[in-house]
Amino acid sequence: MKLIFASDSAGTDLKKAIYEYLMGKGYALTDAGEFKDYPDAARKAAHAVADGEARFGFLFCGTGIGMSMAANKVRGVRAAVCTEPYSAKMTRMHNDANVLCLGGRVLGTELAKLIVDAFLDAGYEGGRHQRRVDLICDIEKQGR
Ligand SMILES: O=C(CO)[C@H](O)[C@H](O)[C@H](O)COP(=O)(O)O
Repeated sequence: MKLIFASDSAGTDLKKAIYEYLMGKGYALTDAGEFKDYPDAARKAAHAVADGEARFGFLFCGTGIGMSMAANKVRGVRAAVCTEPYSAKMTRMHNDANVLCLGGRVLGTELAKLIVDAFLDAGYEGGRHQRRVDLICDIEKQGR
């Protein structure tokens, strides 16, 4: 499974730790690098996900929030900031999230590993959730 990573300076240390962790698990990883401004990092990884070059994106800044705001502007991207594993699991199962945003100034490495594992190990449930994801897509198409 192909994964793309990107960060700003506040997220790079955590990005490197998670990159090494997932590399050890055999994922195919691309690090798009450290960007001066988080929207540029988010745009790069979000485009890779939206274009099908990567299955999931992992974005790292200080809080994860700015990354998620920017990534969610890209059509086809559903980015979630998670600070604990339950939400990471649920955003895959219910929201079909395809980008995970993590805060290097918020999370310790060990907690971040648990969050990333929960995200990657969970699958989208579809069913009643698809109608709601479709409603998100409608907002995207209509631009409001
Ligand atoms: O989450 C972020 C954007 O919402 C960030 O925390 C950025 O990494 C942060 O704004 C960078 O701040 P800095 O003082 O320029 O390092």
